[in-house]
Amino acid sequence: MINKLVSKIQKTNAPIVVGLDPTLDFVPEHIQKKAFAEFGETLEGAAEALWLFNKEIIDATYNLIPAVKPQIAMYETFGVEGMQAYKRTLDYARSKDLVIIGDIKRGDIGSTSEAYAIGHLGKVKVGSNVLSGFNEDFATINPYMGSDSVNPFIKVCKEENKGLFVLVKTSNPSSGEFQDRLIDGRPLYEHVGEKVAEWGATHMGDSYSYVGAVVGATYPEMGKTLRKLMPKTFILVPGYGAQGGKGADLVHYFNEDGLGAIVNSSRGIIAAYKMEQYAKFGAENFAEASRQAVIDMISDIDGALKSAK
Ligand SMILES: O=c1ccn([C@@H]2O[C@H](COP(=O)(O)O)[C@@H](O)[C@H]2O)c(=O)[nH]1
Repeated sequence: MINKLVSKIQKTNAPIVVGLDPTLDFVPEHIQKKAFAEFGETLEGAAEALWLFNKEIIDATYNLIPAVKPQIAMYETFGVEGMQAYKRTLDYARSKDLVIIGDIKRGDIGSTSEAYAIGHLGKVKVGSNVLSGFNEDFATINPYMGSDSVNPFIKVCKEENKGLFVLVKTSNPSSGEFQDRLIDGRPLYEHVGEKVAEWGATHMGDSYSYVGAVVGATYPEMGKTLRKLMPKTFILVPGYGAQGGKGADLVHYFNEDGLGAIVNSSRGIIAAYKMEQYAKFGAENFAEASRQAVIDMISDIDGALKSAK
């Protein structure tokens, strides 16, 4: 899967991923009306609204981008019905040949991690059938419970050619509270980055590892250090757009080959039509506004990489 991600990034020339983090507030009224007319103002109606919203965004952007990153929390909000919208979104993205990064941030004791890994990335035996659960291509995981919580994910990735993005330095304002604490004179996130590179060395693609890292766009200096510490690690970079990250902040997250990072934007793309810059599209054409926001993001990052050369 890491080879597919790299080759799709090269083909689209777009090291970006569209975050599918829908809330009902983002879904324009005409879509909500349609969904509620069919299913009522119920969890089913809400889930239908999220799905219709996602579908239009995927249709408007899939030929510009290599990947999508649905955030599972947004679907869990609506219970089982929301999870069905999550699965429908994954299947639709797959039908458009997009790489799917499930932002699930799992990690637990070994036996529980194994269950998560099988459910999201692997296959489960049911009688004589071997079936896939969610079947994302990559999943985000939280490594802060240690190696025995991560190893089951790596095992399933090796069996299925799937990949991981492991939280190393997160984009949120209080990420430093624990992650920046010094241990043996170095911040905890550096120790975790080193461990990610070590895990990754056991499962390599052609040029990058199947075990990637999450490093927030909001900490560019730390991103620069981590890039050097994990040269073969693909970095998923959240924090662009709505959290303040810009192309110019991100040049050191990439390697000399122009690869090595993929930048996520969720609200900045899916809710673009609500922003002054894209208001001219109107709520009816929200997906066109998202397409334009993708084009602008690609050109921001491309421009920053070119001027850094
Ligand atoms: O450090 C992290 C890890 C994950 N995220 C996730 O990325 C998106 C960001 O959404 P925006 O709307 O582009 O801010 C969201 O799903 C987060 O859960 C992160 O932001 N930071």
